[in-house]
Parts: sequence; structure tokens; C-alpha cells
Amino acid sequence: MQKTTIAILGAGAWGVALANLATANGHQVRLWSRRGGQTLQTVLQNAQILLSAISMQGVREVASQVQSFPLSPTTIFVTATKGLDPQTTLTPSQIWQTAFPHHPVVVLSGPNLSKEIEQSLPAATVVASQNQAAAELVQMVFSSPCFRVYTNPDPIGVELGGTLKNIMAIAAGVCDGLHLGTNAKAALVTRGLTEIIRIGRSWGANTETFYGLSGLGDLLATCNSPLSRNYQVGYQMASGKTLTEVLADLPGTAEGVNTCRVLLRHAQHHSITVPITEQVYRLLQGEITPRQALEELMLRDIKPEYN
Ligand SMILES: NC(=O)C1=CN([C@@H]2O[C@H](COP(=O)(O)OP(=O)(O)OC[C@H]3O[C@@H](n4cnc5c(N)ncnc54)[C@H](O)[C@@H]3O)[C@@H](O)[C@H]2O)C=CC1
Ligand SMILES: O=C(CO)COP(=O)(O)O
Repeated sequence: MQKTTIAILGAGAWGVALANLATANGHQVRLWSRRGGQTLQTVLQNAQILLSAISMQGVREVASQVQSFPLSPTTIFVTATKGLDPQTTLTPSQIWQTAFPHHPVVVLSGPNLSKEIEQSLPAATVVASQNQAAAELVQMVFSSPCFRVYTNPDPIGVELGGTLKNIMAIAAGVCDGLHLGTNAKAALVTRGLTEIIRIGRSWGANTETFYGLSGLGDLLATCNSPLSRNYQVGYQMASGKTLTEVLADLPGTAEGVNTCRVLLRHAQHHSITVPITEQVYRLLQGEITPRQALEELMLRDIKPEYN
């Protein structure tokens, strides 16, 4: 395929892993970080694709910085951030689309623990957009024998799958940290998926999307791997550490901590039942212990599985 010029914003674990994938395919990649060498303007020059792998806390600020530089009208935006904006509850793709209404925006999300991808272990991901041509171009740019990229027409569903599973990964870490067993973990992850779907539908996502790679796939990867920072938050809190102590030693960002707060607000506003999110929130706030969170979930009113 034709070689593409790609600006990657955010030189953390995920930005670097994605940069390496595109570079290995022969594309020209320029990596920008707020503390790095090249200016934003230089990195953006002639970019055909602008990929953001910035933590949620920086997305709005960086999107507004990018607005001050000239871009080709055909530049495709790709967002790989898994979070929700605390002030607006917007998703990262909604922030980029609002800032650049005439550009295609593509969401890239899937079961993608960056440490495994850096080792060229096989993995798959999803690129989702309402602009199919843009999604197909991004698919070509990143596809390789060790990274299989699927397209999907439901960007909000793909994005929310990646974002909401972080809360469930914290809960799964607690479950493993308390040694609650395989049955408990299966119950938690399955009810977690039900909760994700309930929330996702309120955002307009397709239910089917959550059974795919960016939903169930990412949920399984993150809830079962000590490589996940979100899982580590739960696991270490179950071993008696406070959130502050865990975050002090955590390598990189655990988006689930902030997502939990933002999501709970959204759920309360829209009267959506989110029992797991609620207990994770109370645990992170230091209001309850991991054991109390478990009891709260187990002693809820009995009910039909689906309603
Ligand atoms: N590491 C992973 O395995 C994966 C991470 N993600 C998502 O990608 C995003 C980034 O994750 P990581 O690279 O792991 O995190 P990281 O903590 O390693 O890197 C975050 C990057 O964002 C930048 N950043 C943070 N605040 C900023 C601000 N205010 N202005 C400008 N830049 C700012 C940091 O300088 C850094 O380059 C997160 O939303 C994460 O959920 C998605 C898939 C896999
Ligand atoms: O999103 C991820 C895997 O798909 C990375 O998970 P963590 O952010 O919990 O490390």
C-alpha cells in the first residue's frame, strides 16, 4: 500500500506501541509528547493521519491546541484513548469530532495490552467509524501478521467497550486479590458485561458491538491480566493498599479510576442501574473495604437475570 504520514500524539506505552506497528509497515511516523523534542506544529505538518493516544485528562487540551495549526482537509483523526471527559462526559472521539467537525474520526480499540504488542505477540483490534473509507485506510496502515485489524461501523459502541471495561477490570482485580475463585470471577465479568451493555445502549451503541473484540474481547483481556493497570488497582487495593499508595507506584495511566466517577454521574442522571460501578466507586473513594463491596453486590435484591 501507499506509505502514509502519521502524527501520533502521546508517547506513552500505547502511543509508542502503535507508532512501532505503523513504522514496521513502512509508514512515516512522527511521535509527539508534551515533554518531547519536536513541536506539535512540526509533527502535524502534512499528516494524513493524526492518532491520539493521550490519557483522557489531556485530550480536550490537546485537541484545542491542534485547532490552532493548519491541517489538510482530508486528515483522518484516530483516537485510541479509553476514558470519559470529567467535565462533559464526552468520549474522546466526540471531543475530536466536535473540534474537527469536517474530518473523519476513527476509534481504535480492542484487547490490546501494550506490553504484549511490543513483544509482537499476536493480537487483534477494531477500527470503527461512520466513514468506512477512513476506517479501511487505518485498517491497512496497522494490519500486520501479528496485529489483525477489523473494521466496525459503530464507533461509540467500540469506544465505550474499551472505556467501561476498565471499571470491571478494577473489580476483577479485587476479586482475584481476595481469592474469591473462578465462579465469582465468571459471575463478575458476565454481570459486568450486562452492565456495560445497559450503559452503552443509553449512549446509542449497538448491543452486538459489546460481544465483539472491543467489548467482551477487551473485558476478558483486561480482567484476566496482571499487565492491566486497572486490574492492578483492584488487586493491590484488595491486598490492603490505599488508592493513593497504588497510584504512586503504578506505571502509566489507570483510566478506570476517573471513568468510574464520570460514569456514575451519567448513570444517576439517566437512571441506569450500575451496581458494580457503584461499589467500585465507593471502594476507590475509601468509603468501603473490598469485602464490604463484595457483600453489597451479593446481598442485592434477588431478581431475574434479564430485565
Ligand atoms: N497501555 C495500554 O496497554 C493501552 C492503553 N490504552 C489507552 O491509551 C491511553 C494512553 O495510555 P498509555 O499510553 O498506556 O498511558 P501512559 O500513561 O503511558 O501515557 C499517557 C500519555 O499521555 C500524555 N498526556 C497525559 N496528559 C497529557 C496532557 N495534559 N497533555 C498532553 N499529553 C498528556 C502523557 O505525556 C503520555 O505521553 C489511555 O487512555 C489508555 O486507556 C489503550 C489500549 C492499550
Ligand atoms: O486497554 C488496555 C488493554 O486493552 C490496557 O489496560 P490498562 O489500561 O488497564 O493497562
